[in-house]
Amino acid sequence: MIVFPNAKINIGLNITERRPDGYHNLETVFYPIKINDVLEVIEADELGFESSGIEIPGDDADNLCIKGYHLLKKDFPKLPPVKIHLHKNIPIGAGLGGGSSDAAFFIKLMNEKFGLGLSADAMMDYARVLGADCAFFIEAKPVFAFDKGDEFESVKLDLSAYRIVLVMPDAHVSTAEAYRGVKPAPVKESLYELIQAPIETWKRNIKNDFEVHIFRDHPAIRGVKAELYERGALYAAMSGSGASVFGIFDTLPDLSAMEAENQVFYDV
Ligand SMILES: C[C@@](CO)(OP(=O)(O)O)[C@H](O)COP(=O)(O)OP(=O)(O)OC[C@H]1O[C@@H](n2ccc(N)nc2=O)[C@H](O)[C@@H]1O
Ligand SMILES: Nc1ncnc2c1ncn2[C@@H]1O[C@H](COP(=O)(O)OP(=O)(O)O)[C@@H](O)[C@H]1O
Repeated sequence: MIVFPNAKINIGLNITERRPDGYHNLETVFYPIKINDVLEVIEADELGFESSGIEIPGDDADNLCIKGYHLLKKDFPKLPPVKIHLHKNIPIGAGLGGGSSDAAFFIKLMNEKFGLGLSADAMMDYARVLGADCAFFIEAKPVFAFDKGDEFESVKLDLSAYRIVLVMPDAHVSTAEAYRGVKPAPVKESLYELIQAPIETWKRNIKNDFEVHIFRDHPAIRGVKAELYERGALYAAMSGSGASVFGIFDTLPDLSAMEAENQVFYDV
């Protein structure tokens, strides 16, 4: 069985407070985009993982798909061993949630392949154990997210009339590094309201709190955002904890000048 885990962007990200458990409460809007990994699972004699495409840092045993397997196995001891092949296209350390998406799609695939009978809500509960943004990928529809980023309210947000471009600079930011540098603050007006206003107002009103310190430490990322606005973006921002930056345009821009130093994905 083969599935195609997709990436996400964050439209706005407000870190509102530090929690007693060391995590942060936040509000953000997750929007699915069309950059996809390829995940194949076949029944096997023993559990195995291999990958191709972009190299994934860390041991195979730490891969979120393997963690997902062990999590399900605890509750479904009869689950047979599987061989997992992951072809990695989604840039890593990019704020695109690629690892979380692989894990969520793995859970959905296992549920279907082995008839586990899990509801979407039950699968989200498993996903939450694996990562704060993992539960989003169970349904992967645009949502307003709050708490740790793992509670959702649906939002009507359809950007299909626009052209979205994603730029990945030659920089990687770890999620933990991003949270360490942030200064939480309560919001004046909720992103839930701001996102429903015309897109022309977003540049003025919608921000990503990580940009403050990540742009200071990585000027190249700041430069990408500035360039996207120069090329006519209606809205541009870093996604999640970075380092990728997306721009939303009326018409597709020519970004060939950026391609020497960045990876550019058109129409995501
Ligand atoms: C920042 C966001 C924004 O969408 O995504 P990315 O940009 O990384 O994709 C998410 O909050 C990332 O979610 P995810 O990548 O699943 O985070 P986890 O693996 O659960 O946590 C990694 C580390 O980030 C910090 N963390 C994460 C989520 C949160 N609400 N508060 C935190 O402080 C913790 O230090 C934690 O140890
Ligand atoms: N399937 C996977 N794909 C990518 N990274 C993974 C995966 N499983 C575990 N990881 C680990 O998660 C880290 C963050 O990966 P990723 O989810 O791509 O970034 P981000 O949090 O910026 O969206 C990587 O450095 C890697 O060590």
